[in-house]
Amino acid sequence: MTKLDVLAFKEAGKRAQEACQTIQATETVLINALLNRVLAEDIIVQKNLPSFDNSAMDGFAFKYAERGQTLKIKATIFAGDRPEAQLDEGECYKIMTGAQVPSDADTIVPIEECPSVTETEVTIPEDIRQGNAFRPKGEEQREGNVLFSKGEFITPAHIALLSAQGIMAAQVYKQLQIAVLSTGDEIREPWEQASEDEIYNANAFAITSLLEKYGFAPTYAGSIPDDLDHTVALIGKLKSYDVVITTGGISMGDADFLEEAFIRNGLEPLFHGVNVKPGRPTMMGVMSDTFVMAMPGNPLTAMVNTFLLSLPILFKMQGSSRHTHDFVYAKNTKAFKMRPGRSNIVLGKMENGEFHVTRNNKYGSGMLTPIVESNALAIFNEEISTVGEEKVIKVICFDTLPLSQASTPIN
Ligand SMILES: Nc1nc2c(c(=O)[nH]1)N[C@H]1C(S)=C(S)[C@@H](COP(=O)(O)OP(=O)(O)OC[C@H]3O[C@@H](n4cnc5c(N)ncnc54)[C@H](O)[C@@H]3O)O[C@H]1N2
Ligand code: MOO
Repeated sequence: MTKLDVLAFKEAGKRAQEACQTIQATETVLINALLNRVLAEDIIVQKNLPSFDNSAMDGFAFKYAERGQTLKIKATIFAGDRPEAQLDEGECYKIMTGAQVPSDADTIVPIEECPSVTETEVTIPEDIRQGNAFRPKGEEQREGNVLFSKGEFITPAHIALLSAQGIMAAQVYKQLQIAVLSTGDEIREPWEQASEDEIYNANAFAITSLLEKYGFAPTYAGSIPDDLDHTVALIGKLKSYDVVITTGGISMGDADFLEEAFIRNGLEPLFHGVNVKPGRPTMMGVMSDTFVMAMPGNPLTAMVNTFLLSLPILFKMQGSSRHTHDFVYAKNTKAFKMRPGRSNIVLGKMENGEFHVTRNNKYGSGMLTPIVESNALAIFNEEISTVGEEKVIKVICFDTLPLSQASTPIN
């Protein structure tokens, strides 16, 4: 067994991003299932937003030139009415929020700002801005404009705008076919009975649920026993998948023959070994049309690196034009240390805009509890060994989408 030929963390991400292929297949999906999908077409504005001049307030619509006067209330306009222009000099409309403003009024005063109001008359204040509370047709979106571009990830806000346009369905990229596998004779499924000598499979469910959170639809394809021939045969059956993600069996142990099994199936490795803690044994490569991500078996490592390294690649493959992790700047609350000479991923909790390092950065890669105690991480370059109190650092929050175009989240 030879020593891993490690690649710098930044270079590993870059190499994988360059080698992966974006899915080409598309499908039309109804609006109720569009959340977290990626648009495969531009969406053009069909209907001006708003589509008619309307009032932002309950109040009175009048000609700006007549401000400061007492005006007769000519008509009352409700949302849904289709009013004609009918004002003579000295007249105004009583108007409700969202109701159409006729073409002979240009300013609206909210009812509570009028010095006097009766059933028939209203006094308009002198100090009002022209166009106050007036929402002109098309102020938000104009017919023919590009509303959303191909490659946009659909969030609830996108769904709101599509609905506001009367758009029922959109063309999106088909979901990547992702197979998730675990390895190891010691692994038992959570529905099985594990003895003291066995461990329950955490990685498969950690990874599938993590991916599902971001809109992917992975398939758990089972656990591979520590047997080369068996593994070669099983991997051979997964070539119809766009992505295969495995955990474990990738380091230097006698039972770590996953690389060999992939290579016998035609894998061209992009790298095996990343100069990062945790995540050193990570391997990625291309096997015909399948992108392979072989993550280390230690549960904390597998989960953190699937989030940090794999997610941006998957977003790119899924057609998302924004696929890099975004970061926030945060003040570190307590000094901590790390071993230099490799990139270090440090877990922490973001609270009130400050970074609180998890367990003084002292925890094992075989644990899971530190992830539950954290909601963010920070990555540090090889030369950094200490991070002082009060130091402002770049932090990636777990719950944000990798939707930046080109950020560099590494400190
Ligand atoms: N001589 C060396 N030994 C190790 C190195 C190294 O560079 N040289 N790297 C260490 C690092 S770092 C890691 S991380 C681990 C990763 O090794 P593998 O990817 O080969 O993983 P395994 O040995 O199969 O498992 C490691 C650990 O994780 C547990 N595990 C595996 N799968 C699951 C699962 N699905 N659910 C829960 N837990 C799982 C497994 O039982 C082991 O305890 O290697 C170091 N060694
Ligand atoms: O990737 Mo290992 O878990 O670095 O420690």
